[in-house]
Amino acid sequence: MSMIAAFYGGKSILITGATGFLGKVLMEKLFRTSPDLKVIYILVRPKAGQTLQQRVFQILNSKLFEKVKEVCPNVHEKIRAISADLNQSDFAISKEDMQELLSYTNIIFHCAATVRFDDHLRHAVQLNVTATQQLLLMASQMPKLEAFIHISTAFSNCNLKHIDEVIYPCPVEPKKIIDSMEWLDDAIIDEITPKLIGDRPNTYTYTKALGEMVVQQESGNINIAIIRPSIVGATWQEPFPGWVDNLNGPSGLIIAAGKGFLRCVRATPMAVADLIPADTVVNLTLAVGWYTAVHRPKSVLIYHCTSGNFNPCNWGKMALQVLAAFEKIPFERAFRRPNADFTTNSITIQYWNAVSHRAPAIIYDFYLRLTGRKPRMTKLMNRLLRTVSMLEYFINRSWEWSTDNTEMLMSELSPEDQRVFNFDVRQLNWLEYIENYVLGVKKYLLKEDMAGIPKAKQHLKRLRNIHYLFNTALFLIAWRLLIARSQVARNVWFFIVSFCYKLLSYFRASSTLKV
Ligand SMILES: CCCCCCCCCCCCCCCCCC(=O)SCCNC(=O)CCNC(=O)[C@H](O)C(C)(C)COP(=O)(O)OP(=O)(O)OC[C@H]1O[C@@H](n2cnc3c(N)ncnc32)[C@H](O)[C@@H]1OP(=O)(O)O
Ligand SMILES: NC(=O)C1=CN([C@@H]2O[C@H](COP(=O)(O)OP(=O)(O)OC[C@H]3O[C@@H](n4cnc5c(N)ncnc54)[C@H](OP(=O)(O)O)[C@@H]3O)[C@@H](O)[C@H]2O)C=CC1
Repeated sequence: MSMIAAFYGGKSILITGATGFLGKVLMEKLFRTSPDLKVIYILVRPKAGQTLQQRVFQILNSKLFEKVKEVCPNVHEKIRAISADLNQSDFAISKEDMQELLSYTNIIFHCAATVRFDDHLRHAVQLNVTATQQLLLMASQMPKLEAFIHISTAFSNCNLKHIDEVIYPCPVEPKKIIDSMEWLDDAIIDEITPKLIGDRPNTYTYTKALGEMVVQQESGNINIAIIRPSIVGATWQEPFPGWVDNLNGPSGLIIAAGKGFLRCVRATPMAVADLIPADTVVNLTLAVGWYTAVHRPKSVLIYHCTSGNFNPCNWGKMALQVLAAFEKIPFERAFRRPNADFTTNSITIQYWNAVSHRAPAIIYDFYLRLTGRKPRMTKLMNRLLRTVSMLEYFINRSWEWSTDNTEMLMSELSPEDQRVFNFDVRQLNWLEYIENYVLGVKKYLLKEDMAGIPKAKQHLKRLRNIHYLFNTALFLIAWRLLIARSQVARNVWFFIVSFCYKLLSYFRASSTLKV
């Protein structure tokens, strides 16, 4: 019997960010392994014309929750969606709902965040810092609370090379930042943002670091732990391999490369690609929830959820594996044949951006205009290149994360828990994982039918022939221009032609002699 699964039985659990990528996988696993849990409260905001109920209905009826419905048929009754906006004071939760949350919550998993790298500092602070502070305040009023698990990121201190499982203070206190965001206007915030974030690359990593400081400062008597995942990717094993539902991290780039839009990236092939599957993060999170509630560590423990130190794979190798997967599982209607050149040279990348990205987009838009359609490729390409430039920081560096707490926790688990809540990435086979990832992107993100694979392969063959034809034509035109202008080129051309002619005459003569 799994001790962790039994622990969550009968519990009232509060999850923020349950509609997000990680939140959904977390909820699914909880229902599947502890179907006798009492209730999961989720803080949800109405969005995109959907009511709360419609959002929950959509999640529960997705492929991700198919197995849950078998083990927990009354899952609909066990989810309690509470209307909340983490940007508002008291999260805009009604009095009755707040009372219920305060009275019954046993465990909190705080996953909600803005994960946009370039979010305005005011918004990023509101969600990643102030909301965390407010949630802690709520938690301090919950008499039945046993553990508060905060999801941060392994990159909150990405300005350091070696990162320990400790909280590193930022120069300006989070309270001061929160206060100043209330009265500073946008223009001044824009001006001070680069100074505040310092040598971090974006507002996301900076505000996640501030969020950790808030957790430490406001922990009071609450049992708190922080999880720091690296780059969260598709699921490895559970509930099935390759599940993914948003473009963040590598998923968007896999699409861009598979569709032939992105063919070259400024990346360091030897840098460690610290990907971590979503289900691994969730397993560790649930194990940490159990450990924190049962063992009540005296201080806030931080757990790194990373792969680099256990089972490293570098970006060069990963790109090759992604390309190999495209051979087997091509995406439909590719713009060009997939390719993945990694370079660190600025001139090379500018050249490839011009030749391999912008020029084909301009040519295609010209074709669209000629055929009376609206041009769109150049705009799309510009947005893609902007996105890639934001991710570059993370694909050109390697970090070392110490993992003492994560390893300690692994050794504390019973063999059954190690199996059910497996977060040992040493067992991960990257080749298999990447192939399932690409398959998952095709199925769940692009919603492409597997029956279309032969047609997609044929399309890629056609693109390859066009590519060869185009290159040959280009070469011939360039050569023709060269021999028209240079005596040396003309001499070389004369030499080649006469050599070929002599060779041909020789073979013709020797074949006539044989007869
Ligand atoms: C060549 C071989 C490839 C092999 C694989 C290599 C993989 C390398 C991957 C490196 C990933 C490194 C990530 C590091 C993450 C740190 C971990 C965390 O804690 S943080 C957690 C992780 N957080 C993140 O990853 C957040 C990253 N994303 C952002 O911050 C923002 O999306 C933005 C600032 C980049 C663009 O904002 P903005 O222009 O205002 O507009 P929108 O937001 O509306 O999107 C614009 C368009 O871009 C689309 N798209 C979106 N994302 C991606 C993507 N990743 N990619 C591609 N495309 C993407 C989007 O669909 C849209 O398309 P369309 O509608 O025009 O057709
Ligand atoms: N994905 C990754 O690569 C990594 C993620 N992390 C961390 O993991 C956690 C989860 O990330 P992930 O699932 O990928 O992110 P998502 O963007 O998929 O999910 C974010 C969640 O936060 C919710 N949220 C955002 N703003 C509000 C708001 N104002 N009120 C209520 N809810 C809100 C979203 O709700 P809605 O659906 O309404 O938008 C969504 O449920 C985050 O803390 C992130 O920092 C850490 C490392 C890597």
